[in-house]
Amino acid sequence: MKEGNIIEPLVEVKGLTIEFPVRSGLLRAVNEADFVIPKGKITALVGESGSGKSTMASAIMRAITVPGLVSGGSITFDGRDVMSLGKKELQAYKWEQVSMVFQAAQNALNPVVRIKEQIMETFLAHARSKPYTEKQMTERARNLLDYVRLDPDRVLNSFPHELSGGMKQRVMIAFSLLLDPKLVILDEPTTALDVITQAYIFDILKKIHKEMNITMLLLTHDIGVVAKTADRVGVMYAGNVVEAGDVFDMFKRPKHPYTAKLMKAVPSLYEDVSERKGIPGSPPDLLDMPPGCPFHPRCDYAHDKCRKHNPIKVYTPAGHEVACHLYPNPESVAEVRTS
Ligand SMILES: Nc1ncnc2c1ncn2[C@@H]1O[C@H](COP(=O)(O)OP(=O)(O)OP(=O)(O)O)[C@@H](O)[C@H]1O
Repeated sequence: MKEGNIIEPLVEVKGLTIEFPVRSGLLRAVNEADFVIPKGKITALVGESGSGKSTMASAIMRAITVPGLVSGGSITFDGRDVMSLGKKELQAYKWEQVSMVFQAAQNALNPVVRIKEQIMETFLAHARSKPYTEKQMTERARNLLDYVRLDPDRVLNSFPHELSGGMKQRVMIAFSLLLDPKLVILDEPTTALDVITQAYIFDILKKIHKEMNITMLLLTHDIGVVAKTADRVGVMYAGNVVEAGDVFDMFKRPKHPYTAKLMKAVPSLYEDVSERKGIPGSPPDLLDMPPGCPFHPRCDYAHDKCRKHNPIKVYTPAGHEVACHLYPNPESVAEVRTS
C-alpha cells in the first residue's frame, strides 16, 4: 500500500475491549483497539509477549471463551457485524470465512487418529454452505497437502507421531485452507521449529497467499519475518494498536518510539542476533496501568502530556496510523516522514 493507495478492508476492528477476570482484578487484554486487515494482503501484528495479539485475533475468529468477555467495540468482516452472528451463521463464519492456525497448532492433532480421518471430520463439522462428497473431500485434501509440499499418500495414512514438527505444521496449514476461507490467521506459525523449516514454511505461506489470493493475518515476534512476508504491519502495546502502516514505511521511518525500539530489539530468523538490543524496562502490568500513554515509562521522548493523557490515534490518507503525542495530527506524521 503505497502513498495514495486506498485500503479496502476485509476486517475492521473498532474500539475493541476484551477483559478476563483474574484473581487480582479485571485484566484488560485488549483496550479500545482499532485495527484494519486489508483485503488481499498479508498483515502482520507484532508486539511483545502479552500485548494482546492472540486475544484480538481470537476475537476476530469469535473464539474468546468464558470467562473472557468482549466488553466493548465492534468487529466487521466483509461488511458483516461479527459480534452479532447467530449460532448457524457463526458455524458458517468459522472455517468458511476465517480460519486460524493457533500457536503450537500441531499439538492439536489427535494422536490416535489418522490424518485422513481428521481431515474428513473437519470437513463434516464445518462445511455448511456447500455439501462435499467423500470423493470431493479426499480430492481437496490431497490437493492441499500437495500444495504445502507434502506427499498426500503418505500423510493421509499417517498418525501424527509419524510426521515431523514441520510436516505437522504444514498439515495444520492445509487444514486451515480446507473450506477456502477469505482470511487465514496464523499465530506464531513456526514457533518450536528449526530455522530452515521456519523459512520453508514462510515460503509456502507466501505462495498460498499469492496463488490462492487469501488474506492473511500473521501474529509474530519476529520482525525479520515481517519484513520478508508482510505488506502491512500493526504494532500492539499493552492491548492497543499504537501504530500501523505499509511495511516499507514502517521499517524505513517508524513513527512511534515503541515501534522504533521494537524494530531494533527483536531477534530474527533472518538476521544477525548479535546486532539486536533489548528494549529497556518491561511492558506495564495490565492490572495496574500507568496514567497517560502506557509506553511513557519506557519512552525516551516522554514529556508531561504523555504522563497525563493517552494519545489519540491520527490517520494519514496513505493509511499510516499512530497514537503518540509526537504526532498531534495527520500532517505531523507526514512532516516527520519527509524530514
Ligand atoms: N484466558 C485468559 N485468562 C486470563 N488472562 C488471559 C487469558 N488469555 C490471555 N490473557 C492475558 O491477556 C494478555 C494478552 O495475552 P495475549 O496472549 O493476547 O498476548 P500476545 O501478545 O498474543 O502474547 P504472546 O505473543 O506471548 O502470545 C496477557 O496478559 C495474558 O496473560
